[in-house]
This record gives sequence, structure tokens and C-alpha cells, in this order.
Amino acid sequence: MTGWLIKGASILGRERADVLVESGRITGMGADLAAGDATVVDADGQILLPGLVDLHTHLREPGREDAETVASGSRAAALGGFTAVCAMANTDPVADTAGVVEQVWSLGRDAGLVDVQPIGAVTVGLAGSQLAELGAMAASAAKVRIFSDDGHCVSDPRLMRRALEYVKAFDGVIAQHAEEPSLTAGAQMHEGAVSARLGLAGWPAVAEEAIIARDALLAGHVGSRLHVCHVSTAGSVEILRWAKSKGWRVTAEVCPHHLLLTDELAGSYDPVYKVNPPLRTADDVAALRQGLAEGIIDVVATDHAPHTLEDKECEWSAARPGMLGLQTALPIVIHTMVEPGALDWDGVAERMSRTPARIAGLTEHGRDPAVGGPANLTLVDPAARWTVVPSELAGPSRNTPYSGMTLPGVVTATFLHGRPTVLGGKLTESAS
Ligand SMILES: NC(=O)N[C@@H](CC(=O)O)C(=O)O
Ligand SMILES: [Zn+2]
Ligand SMILES: [Zn+2]
Repeated sequence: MTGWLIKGASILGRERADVLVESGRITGMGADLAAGDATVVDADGQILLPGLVDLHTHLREPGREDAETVASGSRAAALGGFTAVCAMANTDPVADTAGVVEQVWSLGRDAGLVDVQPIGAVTVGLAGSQLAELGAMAASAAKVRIFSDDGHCVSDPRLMRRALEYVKAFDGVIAQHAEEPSLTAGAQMHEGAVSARLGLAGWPAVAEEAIIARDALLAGHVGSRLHVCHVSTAGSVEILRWAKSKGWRVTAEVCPHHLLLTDELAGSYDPVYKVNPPLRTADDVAALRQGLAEGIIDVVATDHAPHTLEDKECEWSAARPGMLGLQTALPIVIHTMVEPGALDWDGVAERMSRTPARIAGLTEHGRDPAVGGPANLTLVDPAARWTVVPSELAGPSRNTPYSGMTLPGVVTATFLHGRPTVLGGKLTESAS
């Protein structure tokens, strides 16, 4: 098998080097490497990053293949520069048994565009009353390490405690959708001045913050790992700061949409802006950016949540919450964090590759380009701009909130285990 010579890329925004990729590994790095039999990829002016890793992706299979499949979501992921995604468990049937997580895992392997790491449900059927077979999922071929009832909160504190205790045996982590359900009954958007003006029922910040505080205390108490999904409020950042100061094993993610968009958009009554947790205020956006820059928020995760036209193009209250995210995540991070100077390219690698890989236990991902290391790589042209056209995105769903926006950063190539899944900004022949 001949290899690939990535020529002249800036490695994590620093020195320029040629990178030779052969048989899945990086076999050479340095100035002016000879191409030999390898195919040259001109990377002048481009940034080479470790392949991006998403801790929070909804692939909808099994059950809602009309919105997304493992294969279509894998295409979106590769185009977005991802080499690994963690597939959320809120499918139909729910990924709460070894059988379902193994099915998702093997569908990912068949698609072959990104490593699909299934997340297992915490409770049977996401119903919140009985622990799922966590041990069987961990021992399965899918080797599940992250468990989440995402879409629902594990709201019973005793059950949450037991789940945290249980996963310690295999260094697992509970990823919590932090939403106290009794405070969000009927909620349609962020509770605040805009919801009062629009007359829509609100989702108060405290519904998120109360659960994060409780779960941080529980994780500290039992010495286990907690990961907080889609943090969306300034108060949550303060609670995380406090939890980390205690030395507790708490990590957190923020979604690109919460780094850019605000609750004012609900005034359009366009359900494309409906999401859980909801878009918050400009002050929250500023605090989330600051928290991400400081590392109080450890990672960016997409919460890629495809929905069909029927589920989105209806009245606001009937629409499902969630937005597409895989193909726009890196551009939104460049726009909100890199261009304003809040994060450099090493910071992007840390928040979108190294740390998510470590949290998920994916040892072949999240590693900086180095000779002998795995060739899971993303090449991005930071100067190029593109305009988001929903119909041009991968997959059957169209629910992007960025339609018509021109964003910085084009993923020109993605390499998965040494094989390009994307070249010239397009899925490779063998990959499409
Ligand atoms: N984020 C959302 O608004 N929706 C997610 C569920 C979730 O992440 O809570 C979905 O599955 O559609
Ligand atoms: Zn959620
Ligand atoms: Zn989600």
C-alpha cells in the first residue's frame, strides 16, 4: 500500500513540516521529505490537527433512520474533521443492552469513515428507574465506557449515585444531561426576559445548575467520574470551577451553538433554534467562552441532533429540540474562540481532540502528530470561508441554525487510520 505525504502543513499552528503516512501510522515528519511512492497532499497554509473527537453525537440508528443513520452521520463527521464520535444511547430501541451497543459499533465499522464509539444508557429504556446492564455493555465488543440517559436527566439521586459507583470498576464515566425535570415541565426556551416577552414557558438556569451541583457532590463523595453534557449557563461554569477546585473528577462540555447563539433567536418562532438545553443570554455565551478558554469547560462537543422536516418544520411547541452540528463545529469554534484570540490551535486540539479522546478512553485518538503514532488527522484551511447551505450538508436532515452564514475554516482532509476519508474538502471516492 502506498502512502500519503502531507506537505508543508503547520503542525497545530506551529512549525511547518511534511508528514508521511503509511499503513495507518505516521512514518516520517520533517522538512522536505521525499514523496517516493506516496501521493502528495499540498497543505501549504493549512493547519494539521489530531483528528477531532466528538463526545456527543446523535446518529439515530436504530429507529430513526429517516433523520440520520450511522453511515450518513459518519459522512457528516468525516467532513467536519472528526475521526471518532461517541453515539448517544437515545435510539429506538434504546442502547441499554450489549446487543444494541454492539449493533451500533458494527454499523460504524461497516461505514468505515469514523470510529463510532457507542454510549450506553444509564437506565433501562432511559426511564430513570432501573440501572441498565452497564457491566455487560462495558464487557461487550463495543467496550462501552461512557453511559448517559441524554435527552433525559438521571434525576433520582440514589440511582445516580449507584451508577457513579458501578462504573468505577472499569473506569467508566456517567455523562449527565443536567435538567431537573420538575423545574422544566412544559419548557420551550430559556426562562428570562425574552421568554416573558414571547409568552413561552421557560427553562430556568437553575434547573441545569442544581443538577450539576448535586452530581458534582455525588461524584466527589464516591470518588467517581462525572461528565456534564452541554453546559449552557454562566452559573454552571461557576459550579464547575468550584467542583474542580475540590479536586473532584468532573469534566464538562459546551456545544458550538451555545458559544454563538442566544435566546433572542426564539423571537423568530423558527423551531430550528429550539434545543435542549435552550439557547441562553449573551452573558451566558460570554461566560461559556471564558470557561472554555480557561479549561473550566474541558471540551467542545457537538450534540449533533438531526431531525426530520416533519419534526422541525411545525409550530415551535410541537417541534423536537436539537440541531445539526458535526459539519459546523470546527468553523464555529474558529469563529467564536480562535479568531477573537481566546484559543490557539493547540487549544483547539486540546478541547476538540486530546481531552475528549481521554475522557472516552480512545487511545488511538487525540494524539498529536508524531512519528510512530496513529494517523488520525485533520487538515484545515483556516483562511478559507464557506457558506452553510442546508441542502448541501451530509445526511437527510436539514436542521442547521447556521443556514446562510459564512463561516471560517474548511476541513480539506481527514485521515482515519491512515486512509483519507476526506480529500480536497470532499468525501473520497472509496468513502462516499
Ligand atoms: N439536544 C437536544 O435538543 N436534543 C437531543 C437530546 C439531548 O441532547 O438532550 C436529541 O436527541 O434530539
Ligand atoms: Zn441532552
Ligand atoms: Zn444530546
